[in-house]
Amino acid sequence: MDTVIGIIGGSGVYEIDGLEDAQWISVEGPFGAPSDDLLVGKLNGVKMVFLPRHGRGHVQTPSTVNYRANIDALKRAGVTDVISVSACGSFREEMAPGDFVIVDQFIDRTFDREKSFFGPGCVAHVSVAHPTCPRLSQHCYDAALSAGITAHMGGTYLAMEGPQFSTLAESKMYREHWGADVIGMTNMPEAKLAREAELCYASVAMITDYDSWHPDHGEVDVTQIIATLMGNASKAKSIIAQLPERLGEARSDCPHGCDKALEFAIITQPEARDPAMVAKLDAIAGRVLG
Ligand SMILES: CSC[C@H]1O[C@H](OP(=O)(O)O)[C@H](O)[C@@H]1O
Ligand SMILES: Nc1ncnc2[nH]cnc12
Repeated sequence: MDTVIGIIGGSGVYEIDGLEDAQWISVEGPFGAPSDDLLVGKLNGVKMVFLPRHGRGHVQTPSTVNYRANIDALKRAGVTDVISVSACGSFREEMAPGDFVIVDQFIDRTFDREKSFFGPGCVAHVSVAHPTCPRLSQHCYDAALSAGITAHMGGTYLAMEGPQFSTLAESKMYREHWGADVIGMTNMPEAKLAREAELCYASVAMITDYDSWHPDHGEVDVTQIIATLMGNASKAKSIIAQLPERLGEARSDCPHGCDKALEFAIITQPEARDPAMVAKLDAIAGRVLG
């Protein structure tokens, strides 16, 4: 199987440079419209597919991003490995603005989003105990180090609903009692949906601020975030540029089983499945639904 790298660009990352034969294509699916068209092309012989999470011009809020349509579109485009690039706040002194965190755990506090492709007529329960792919995450970490970026391997990302930033009480609770390392508004349910779609998923979180807990730093504001993002976006692009070579053109099965996540997940008996629901899952679960 060929590697197809999917990049979901977060705040500040609305395009990627240097793709050969680059073109924006529209991908339609049964879950509604994705945030934007997909930018497809090749980099060092490997197919790349880029999607700006909030759309070009940043038009979707964290709650209105159609995460299901985005993941479905990437799957339809043949993507095998998804790298999510996001801005985030930090709860740790040593994880400073400008640093990157290769996230490996999430606390999902979002409540106003569709969280599964499955539903009545076809019920599935995948494991998200380990929601990111260790192989893909390691490639991202190695790429970050070789680009001279200060990167932290592993960290817990608290996904909040937003769009407002946290209160001081929430910020302190997430940091002191819940053990979260960083905070953002978008990686959930994105990571859960990528797992349902049997895609390897890695989260590259770019720290832009100390949220509101830090006594020496004021409240978060978007101007400060954008200023830090301007530096971070070019760092993120230097990680992306290395991925084709690191992942290689020919893809071996994921040693952690991300690409087999649905193997034992569907509980609805074949005779009880709703044909309309099964049809809707053609891209996501066609491998196991036949
Ligand atoms: C621009 S500040 C808040 C905004 O930035 C992050 O977006 P993304 O995760 O797509 O980079 C954060 O989650 C909020 O949506
Ligand atoms: N402090 C913060 N909280 C939530 N999302 C963010 N994105 C960037 N900084 C953030």
